[in-house]
Amino acid sequence: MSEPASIALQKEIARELEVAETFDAEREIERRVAFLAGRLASAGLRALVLGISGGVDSTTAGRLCQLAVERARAEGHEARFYAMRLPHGVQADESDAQRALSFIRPDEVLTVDIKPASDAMLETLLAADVAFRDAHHQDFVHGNVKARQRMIAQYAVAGAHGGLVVGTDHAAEAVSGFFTKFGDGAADVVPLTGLTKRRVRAVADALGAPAELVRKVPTADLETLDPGKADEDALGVTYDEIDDFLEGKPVKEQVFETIVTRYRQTDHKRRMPIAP
Ligand SMILES: Nc1ncnc2c1ncn2[C@@H]1O[C@H](COP(=O)(O)OP(=O)(O)OC[C@H]2O[C@@H]([n+]3cccc(C(=O)O)c3)[C@H](O)[C@@H]2O)[C@@H](O)[C@H]1O
Ligand SMILES: Nc1ncnc2c1ncn2[C@@H]1O[C@H](COP(=O)(O)OP(=O)(O)OP(=O)(O)O)[C@@H](O)[C@H]1O
Ligand SMILES: [Mg+2]
Repeated sequence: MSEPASIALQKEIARELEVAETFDAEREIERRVAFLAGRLASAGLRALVLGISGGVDSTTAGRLCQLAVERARAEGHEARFYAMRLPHGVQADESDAQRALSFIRPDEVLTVDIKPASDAMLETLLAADVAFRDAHHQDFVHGNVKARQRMIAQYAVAGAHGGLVVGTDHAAEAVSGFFTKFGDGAADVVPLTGLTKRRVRAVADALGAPAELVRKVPTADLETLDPGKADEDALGVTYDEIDDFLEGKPVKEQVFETIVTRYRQTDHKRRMPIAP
């Protein structure tokens, strides 16, 4: 008997996003550290650059980066990891970001407040009479400005030190398009590619990350009017449901429809700009 069309589509999307059928955290750590160290060597560059928010994705990717530059140095290459704190003013969960840095033990920590630049851009847009539907729409678009300001800061540091910008995109974010196009979606290397959210947590756990960070509720934390808003509230599905979908497990019809709709609507975010 042929498999239902819904299962076939689940499998096709999982394949497209490079979700493996089997998972072993230690093997993934080795493969991804080797990837980062190898890319530095082949690009002839000498730094990795990544923003550390205090969330599990950047905690995991950050530790992989530090292990990678240590490996590159052991292999005779000049390599340093620049971990960046990129708060918008004072960050409510700053203590989590500091806990992440203590765990990662990066070579360098650089702090750049993105508030002056992000807020100046909003003020300048308003002065140019750019109109938003309402205060929430304005706040949402300002949130994407913040994500892009972080991208600008990271590329400036990469330019200064001959570095690669690291992104934290993984399969659960990729399938839902839950990132800012050319903001946190912009990077040179994406070491978490193909991992579901629970697999990112498993890698973090295997790396020895603090349990509070491994279990922390994911938040983009971009909206001033809704600080610390849980990703799952914005997405309308839980990460467990997204992960089940990607790992080929049965999901409720409403979950299937929500994910497939999001996947199709955000196709443009996973490709190069559209050309004639
Ligand atoms: N069909 C199409 N073909 C080509 N381009 C298309 C397009 N539709 C929209 N676009 C372009 O894309 C733009 C919309 O994309 P974008 O600017 O990204 O904006 P959008 O997708 O509306 O918002 C980003 C979402 O990602 C979330 N996010 C952002 C950053 C980090 C995280 C996190 O998890 O940490 C989450 C954020 O909370 C928000 O829900 C449009 O303004 C337009 O320029
Ligand atoms: N306040 C911040 N300081 C530094 N980097 C940030 C900050 N906010 C976001 N970033 C960068 O943007 C990326 C995308 O944010 P995202 O929220 O998806 O990841 P996270 O915070 O690491 O984990 P989680 O998704 O579980 O909250 C982060 O991984 C990090 O590199
Ligand atoms: Mg976050």
